[in-house]
Amino acid sequence: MATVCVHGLGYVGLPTAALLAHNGHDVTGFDVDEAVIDRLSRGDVRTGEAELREYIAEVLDSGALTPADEIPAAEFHLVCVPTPLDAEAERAELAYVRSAAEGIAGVLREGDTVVLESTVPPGTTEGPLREVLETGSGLRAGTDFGLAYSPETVLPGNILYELRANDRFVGGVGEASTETAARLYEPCIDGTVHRAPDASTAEFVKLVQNAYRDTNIGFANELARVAADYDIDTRTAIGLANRHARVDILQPGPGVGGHCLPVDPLFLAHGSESVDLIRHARRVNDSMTGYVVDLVREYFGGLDGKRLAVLGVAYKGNVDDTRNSPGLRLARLLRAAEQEPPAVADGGTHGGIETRLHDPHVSDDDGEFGLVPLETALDGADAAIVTTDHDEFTEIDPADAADRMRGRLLVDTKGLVDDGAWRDAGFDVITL
Ligand SMILES: NC(=O)C1=CN([C@@H]2O[C@H](COP(=O)(O)OP(=O)(O)OC[C@H]3O[C@@H](n4cnc5c(N)ncnc54)[C@H](O)[C@@H]3O)[C@@H](O)[C@H]2O)C=CC1
Ligand SMILES: CC(=O)N[C@@H]1[C@@H](OP(=O)(O)OP(=O)(O)OC[C@H]2O[C@@H](n3ccc(=O)[nH]c3=O)[C@H](O)[C@@H]2O)O[C@H](C(=O)O)[C@@H](O)[C@@H]1O
Repeated sequence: MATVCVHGLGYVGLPTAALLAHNGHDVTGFDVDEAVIDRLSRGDVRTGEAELREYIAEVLDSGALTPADEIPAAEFHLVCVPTPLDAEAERAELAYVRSAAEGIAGVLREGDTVVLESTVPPGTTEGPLREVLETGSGLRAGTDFGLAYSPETVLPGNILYELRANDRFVGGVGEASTETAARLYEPCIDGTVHRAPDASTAEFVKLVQNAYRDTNIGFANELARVAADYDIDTRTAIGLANRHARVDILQPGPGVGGHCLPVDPLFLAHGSESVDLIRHARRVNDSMTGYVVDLVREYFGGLDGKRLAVLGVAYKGNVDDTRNSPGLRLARLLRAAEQEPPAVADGGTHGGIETRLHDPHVSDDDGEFGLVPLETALDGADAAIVTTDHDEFTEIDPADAADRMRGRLLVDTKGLVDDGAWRDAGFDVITL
């Protein structure tokens, strides 16, 4: 049993703290956000994943995981703080990592180990993290204290399962750092803990995994546009192509959301000017919302006066996370189109576009997104656009939708619904 302090209790840190606490460690969860500590101290756990909520609540109840607003001394410090993209500079924002390191340096002792789990550009552990820790503590990484990188690879929506089942990899400053960190995780997970040659390789591999997925989706999105030009159903074509043993293409959609795939691939460009295909795939993925708007505009011969139901503002199916949501981006684009000047030259009228947003997984208590119930979204709509693959959307009754809507267009950007049933109810269906 070891003493562990987890820094940052968000999507990654809190489940990780719970995992270690369930495995007999004495875990403190530290977060700079007092509201997070207050909530957890009251046993109030907020995640859309019910099993995970219970898993975390158990160790909070038993006292194996203690939320704290001060950093304690601990044998292990795990850093799970945000690493957002500075979009303008296309660089990782490492201020949170630096500030966590400053806090740790104040309590770091000989023999302790620091593990960075946040997604970062290659060289961060060996560079800025090491420097802040060494300067603040007067100790040396790899000799006086252990320092390693071990990324988290859980898939939101299935966090509890993946936390325990996934393989991990660890790369440290020196072999002893790698081994000490690997041995912390090894008994806690069913997956294998792989040793990377060093921290920078481990950081690189994490980015490669997400860049691979994003680029593969970019390929699928480009195929969707090409297939449409040939009047071919993309998903049928991809399904057939994937029957080949060495082909594995992902699915097209309205763009790539979340705070990982749209962000992490660009971290590869932090210290390299050779990033090209990866950057291009990003652009292809980002262009998909505009492409969907164009499809709707073409269908109606213009958007003036149209009432559009956008179904799904979570970034992907069955989660409540709206970060970089394609559905919200689409709604923003449609609202921007609303500001277009009226088409006076061709005698057209400009009645404005009305967008109504619905999402059964996202709570909107403060009205941030202006979400409405499904029925309100569909009532009088000219088109419904499915932007998220929530299970609930497969259960919409096309006959009921037809009764409510004044138009008959369904755009299914996720290939989710039974298009035959919608066609039978009189709809034109456009699927990406
Ligand atoms: N969300 C996900 O599914 C995955 C995220 N990651 C990576 O893990 C890292 C953390 O991401 P999330 O958990 O999603 O972020 P999050 O935003 O959900 O949580 C981060 C927490 O860190 C806290 N924090 C900020 N500065 C701090 C400091 N100096 N000391 C202590 N706490 C501090 C914040 O208040 C917040 O509660 C990021 O690098 C992300 O890219 C990696 C794999 C999966
Ligand atoms: C390589 C990999 O699978 N990375 C995972 C990813 O989690 P994330 O939820 O962002 O990935 P995702 O399920 O692919 O979703 C991202 C976006 O991509 C879209 N998407 C996904 C699959 C697909 O065939 N087509 C598609 O358009 C989704 O709708 C969503 O908008 O990024 C996470 C992270 O790094 O934070 C990582 O831990 C997860 O394991």
